[in-house]
Amino acid sequence: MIVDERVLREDFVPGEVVHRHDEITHLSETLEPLLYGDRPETTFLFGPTGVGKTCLARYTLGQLREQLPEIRTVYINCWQEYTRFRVLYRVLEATGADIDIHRSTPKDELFQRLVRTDDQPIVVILDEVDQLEETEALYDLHRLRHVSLVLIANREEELFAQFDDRVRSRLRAGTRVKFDRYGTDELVSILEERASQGLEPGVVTDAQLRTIADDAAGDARVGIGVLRSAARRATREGVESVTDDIVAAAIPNARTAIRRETVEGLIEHQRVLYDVIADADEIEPSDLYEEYEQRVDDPKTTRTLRNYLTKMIHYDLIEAVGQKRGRSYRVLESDVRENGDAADE
Ligand SMILES: Nc1ncnc2c1ncn2[C@@H]1O[C@H](COP(=O)(O)OP(=O)(O)OP(=O)(O)O)[C@@H](O)[C@H]1O
Repeated sequence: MIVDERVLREDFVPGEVVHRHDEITHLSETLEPLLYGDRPETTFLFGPTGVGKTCLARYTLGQLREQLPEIRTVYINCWQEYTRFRVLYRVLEATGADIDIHRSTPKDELFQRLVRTDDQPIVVILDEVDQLEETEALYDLHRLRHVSLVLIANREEELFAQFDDRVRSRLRAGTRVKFDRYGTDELVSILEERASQGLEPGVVTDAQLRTIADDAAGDARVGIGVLRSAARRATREGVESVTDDIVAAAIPNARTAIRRETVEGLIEHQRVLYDVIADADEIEPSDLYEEYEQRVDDPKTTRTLRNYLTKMIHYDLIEAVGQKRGRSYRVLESDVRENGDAADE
């Protein structure tokens, strides 16, 4: 059934990125000055989850490296690496200048070392940049003439709201590439491509791929997750091809598996917030903050908490119901924290 598991994984960078021709051209043109030894503008990739921002950034930089092998590229996911120290460290690591750096090394020392790595340009992709808590890191990187930035986030307003004036004024001028959700036909062709590379021929029908694409509502991560889940289920059941019943069962299971993975990837304080909401069924912001503060030693600011909540909404973990003063939060699926079959999907 499955001939290449890798192709069905989320972090797989396809050899061809379909339906994003304009966005690829836009990003490649923005990075083009690197070919002539100049510094490109900062590029922002904005759009909802699962629309190919990460995939396209990695793919386009891969293409650039083919033309300019000496260029150094770094991919940093700010959901995991959210401090100034970690971001600077990861860039240093890519240049090989990270020897003898310890947790206690002052951040200014990291910055000074980066200043000395200017023999070759470096392109830094900061994914989920709206999760970066110490945005001075952006100011630092922007000051380095040999560093170019590709910043990925869901929405411009939410991202800029977190910047202080200094960072905001430095980054305001960058180029924006906006991504919309995929249409069903586009998603079908992305899935067809994955199925033809990852599965034996004929194990899934076009009609089934269309059902999956329809359900995924423009989110390629969900679509690919459902395809993977259906193929694994069919393998477990020992059948030769995916049946409609298997697809129907794979749809909710794959969504649960994606949510579970996202919940597992939450950083400590986000996880506490999530748990408070899940424990309460539905909770108003003031009660939520109060309960959160009781559960942690060193609470984050309300502004940071709001940022976490927005991110969890984007990732379909929680929803906000009601407006402004009457607003409250609840989780979208209550049993995500329990272990179940979905973990193997
Ligand atoms: N145009 C495309 N062609 C082929 N594969 C694609 C395309 N767009 C997205 N994908 C695949 O869909 C999955 C989700 O895409 P990706 O992670 O790039 O989305 P994203 O917009 O960065 O989402 P997030 O904001 O959640 O990180 C990946 O496995 C990616 O390879």
